[in-house]
Amino acid sequence: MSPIISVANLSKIYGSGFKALDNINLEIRRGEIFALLGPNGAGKTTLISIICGIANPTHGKVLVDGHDIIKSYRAARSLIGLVPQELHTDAFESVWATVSFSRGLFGKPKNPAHIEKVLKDLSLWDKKDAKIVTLSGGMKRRVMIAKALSHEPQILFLDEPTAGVDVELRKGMWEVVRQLQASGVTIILTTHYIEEAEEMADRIGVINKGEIILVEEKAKLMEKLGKKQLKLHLQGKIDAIPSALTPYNLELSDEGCQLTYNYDTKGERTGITSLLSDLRNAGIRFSDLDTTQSTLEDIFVSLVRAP
Ligand SMILES: Nc1ncnc2c1ncn2[C@@H]1O[C@H](COP(=O)(O)OP(=O)(O)OP(=O)(O)O)[C@@H](O)[C@H]1O
Repeated sequence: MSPIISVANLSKIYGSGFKALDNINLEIRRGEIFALLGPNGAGKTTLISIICGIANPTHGKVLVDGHDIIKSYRAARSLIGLVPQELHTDAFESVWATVSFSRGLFGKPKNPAHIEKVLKDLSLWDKKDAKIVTLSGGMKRRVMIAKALSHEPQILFLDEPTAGVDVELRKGMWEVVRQLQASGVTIILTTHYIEEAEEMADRIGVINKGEIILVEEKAKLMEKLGKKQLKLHLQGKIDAIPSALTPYNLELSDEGCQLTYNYDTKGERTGITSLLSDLRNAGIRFSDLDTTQSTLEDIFVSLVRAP
């Protein structure tokens, strides 16, 4: 199936001369939830703004369902709903009026049945006549999503959808996003919460200093997460790993006094018990041992810290 968004050789140099995006290549699959992770200033908002036609690219090409975002701006933009980071909407309008108005901005004919469905899906129906100012923060966020969905887009961008939102509300938002995906909407979200990416995303992309440094299926990343390391500090130095221990793929430190064993926590057997007994049989004694587990956070931090 062709990608719903295709970004090719995209760069952005701001007027100040600052290069915010450097030759980005990225394809978003139809129907997926894609989480874009990156530290502050990495270029996430710049990338989203270009795809949504709010900022112009310096080089490169973006197609939204085959429509060039420059040459066929209106066609491309009409396929996209954007929920920006900041909540800004007319405080004294009713929920119904503000969501209906958003649809009008895309030149779409009135469709009260669609607006009703969106408000019901987002559990806002009983608030349709309430003024925005009277709503809680979580409801306001849902109104922003309703606005973004008012013109029936196929793609929804959520920029930090749960920033500053409490755990319960965050879970509620995740549920909303899942339902949207089930209804066929492709979702791209940015987040600082690694847990959110782990929970929601089908694929994860990491952007740093304007470059995409990793795009991976979440399941594959979780496999990496499942890896643990056992470090054995040996009583004495050894020159080489005895052949009886070859099946464990151990790593011997340069000084010869530490062995590292990588194992899979998701596997039925970790192999630690047999390793320890085989070590004893080989006459290798250790004075201490510890285990470490790499988390997505570790992977993320090490990726973005790399020179
Ligand atoms: N209009 C602009 N002119 C010059 N530089 C800009 C402009 N907008 C953004 N930048 C710079 O481009 C870089 C990327 O900014 P961007 O807002 O895309 O990052 P981000 O990944 O969304 O960050 P955050 O997580 O903080 O929202 C930053 O260094 C920022 O200072």
